[in-house]
Amino acid sequence: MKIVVLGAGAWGTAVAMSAAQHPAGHQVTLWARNPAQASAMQTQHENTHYLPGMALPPALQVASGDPVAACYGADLAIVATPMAALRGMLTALQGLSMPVAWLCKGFESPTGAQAADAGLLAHEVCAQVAPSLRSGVLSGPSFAQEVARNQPTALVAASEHSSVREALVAAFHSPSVRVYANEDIVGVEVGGAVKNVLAIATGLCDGLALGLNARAALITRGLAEMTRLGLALGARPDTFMGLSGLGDLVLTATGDLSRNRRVGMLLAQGHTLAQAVESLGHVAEGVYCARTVAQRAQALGVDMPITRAVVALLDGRLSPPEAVATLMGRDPATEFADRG
Ligand SMILES: NC(=O)C1=CN([C@@H]2O[C@H](COP(=O)(O)OP(=O)(O)OC[C@H]3O[C@@H](n4cnc5c(N)ncnc54)[C@H](O)[C@@H]3O)[C@@H](O)[C@H]2O)C=CC1
Ligand SMILES: O=C(CO)COP(=O)(O)O
Repeated sequence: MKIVVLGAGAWGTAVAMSAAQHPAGHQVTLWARNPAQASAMQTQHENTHYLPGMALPPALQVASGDPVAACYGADLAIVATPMAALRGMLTALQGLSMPVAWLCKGFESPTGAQAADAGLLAHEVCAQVAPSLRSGVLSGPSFAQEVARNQPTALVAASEHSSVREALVAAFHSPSVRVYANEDIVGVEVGGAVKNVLAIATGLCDGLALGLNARAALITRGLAEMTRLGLALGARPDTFMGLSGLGDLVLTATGDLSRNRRVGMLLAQGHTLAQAVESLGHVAEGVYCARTVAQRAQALGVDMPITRAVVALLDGRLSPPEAVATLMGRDPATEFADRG
């Protein structure tokens, strides 16, 4: 297969490296928006800023320039930018006929003239700007550094189009990566977005040394609120027990490679949000989509207390100890209040 990965951050680079070593002998091109970064990767055989210390496979091609031109003749295009760049990229790709899948995890955070609009999931953005694309998402618990080292990983390929699911499995299922197909794109995207917000909460909890009991409680109650939002948006309940729900939540909420978890830890240590974000050098999508998650939940009448506390923390309305006190000070509740 010919595969083009558009976006050469940590995750786009790791995914391209993995596909370039696939036993089927895929031809893989990694496209970088910045021509200087592309030529540095070509000469150094490494993405020194986003994935330092990982040698790029010799077969991996690097490109820059027009992203649509980079896709000509490809069997599959992968959009590996952050959520904030997805709309622009899909608008550019709207006329393509091959399957297109994105890797970003979040809700689009509306800005400028659209600031009052609801923030959208990636497939909702695609429905607006590129409705004729055959599209889907590749998600699941997957730190870029581990995939780049070919450490065992399981992913989910979600799309309403079977040809997109099949293309993603053919491209990435390998001796080190298992790719499971799922038709529930809403559930897969909600899991990927909300787990980032919850990882900020567990980072805060661990940064304040509140203990393992507290972290387990946050993960479990976080899964409940993620599921409530997903069901209200039309997802299937079992998706949240799968790789893109529980799986990615456990990874991101507990794994020290997580950038979102690190934001929570840095806030607990007294850093400002601007300092925390600046020090990462990478995107932490939970910072940008927490407010949107809370707004969409409110519009649907879905209770998401952990998400609300994270938003108040990010907005500076609550200090780290106050955010914890707010969660602990809630009235007693029934564990499964939605049970019929
Ligand atoms: N790093 C990871 O382990 C994983 C990340 N993801 C998701 O993948 C997405 C990308 O994450 P990372 O690669 O880790 O981020 P990163 O912060 O390492 O890199 C972001 C990349 O996107 C590029 N970019 C930004 N705006 C762009 C635009 N307008 N056009 C083209 N390129 C643009 C940047 O130049 C940079 O190369 C995020 O939504 C993240 O949640 C998903 C799974 C794993
Ligand atoms: O999505 C990820 C792992 O599945 C990466 O999480 P972070 O963006 O928090 O590093």
